[in-house]
Amino acid sequence: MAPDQQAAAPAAAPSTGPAPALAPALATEGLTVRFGGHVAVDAVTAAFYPGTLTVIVGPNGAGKTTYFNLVSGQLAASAGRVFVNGRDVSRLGAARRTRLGIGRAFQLTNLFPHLSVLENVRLAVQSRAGIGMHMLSLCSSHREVIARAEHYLERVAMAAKRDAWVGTLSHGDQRKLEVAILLALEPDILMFDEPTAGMSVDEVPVVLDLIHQVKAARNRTVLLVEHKMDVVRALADRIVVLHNGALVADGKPAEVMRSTIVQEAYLGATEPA
Ligand SMILES: Nc1ncnc2c1ncn2[C@@H]1O[C@H](COP(=O)(O)OP(=O)(O)OP(=O)(O)O)[C@@H](O)[C@H]1O
Repeated sequence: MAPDQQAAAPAAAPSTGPAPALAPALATEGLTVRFGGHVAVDAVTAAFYPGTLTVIVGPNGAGKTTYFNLVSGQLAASAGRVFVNGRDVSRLGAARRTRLGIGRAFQLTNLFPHLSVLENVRLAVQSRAGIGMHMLSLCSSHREVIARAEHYLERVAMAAKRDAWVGTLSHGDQRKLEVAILLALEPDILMFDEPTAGMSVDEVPVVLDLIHQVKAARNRTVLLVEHKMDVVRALADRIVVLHNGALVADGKPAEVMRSTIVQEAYLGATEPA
């Protein structure tokens, strides 16, 4: 694994959008990735602050998921830097970034299909508590760990399915479980990539309500990639627009929604008339 890079964040943190007095929990500076000749994320400089939920929007192929991959460390950048709480994590892998506070719901790839719903969340609770698989610790804290896992399942309205095998769950339930696991890891920075995609109409409010609650805990920094404009309007404190990999608008929802570039590049293309 690449050695830690201890360089401090630039004196003036990359700053876009509203500028709260707080230090950014997450910042990217000139973040870029090229696939052959195609620049999928193009020199994105942005800072994200505790207590703010930022929705990243943009047309299909704009680079939203790729930007998330660069931030969480799933993908190596061609250029640019990523900072978590002022620390340069650009050369750290995804696991190290997770330990430093970046939490991401991973399109179901983090689930263990042959374990029960409860077991999946229990592993996340144990991981957060640093309990690992040591048998003595496991026994002594078993009840507490289970209680916490049950708490997170209740938050996503899945307590009744605690004993179901994950592989047998509906897509919507798997995505809710993913959110429960993310919450159980208690990250400072939460990244959701279209969390309600593929969910049935009655499942969507559970997840949106949960994101509302996370946002209400003012110390969390939340990034959300979302296509549905009603969701964007309901949740966003700030909107960042990516287009052809570049950041083209950033600000308060009302301002960004009104901007010509958003009307032309995004809303006009995706909103029903
Ligand atoms: N591993 C890869 N190799 C080559 N090209 C890639 C790779 N990953 C992404 N791309 C390209 O980068 C661009 C951005 O893709 P990305 O999935 O980030 O867009 P997006 O904004 O998340 O789109 P959507 O809203 O459809 O999910 C696209 O042109 C995509 O084809």
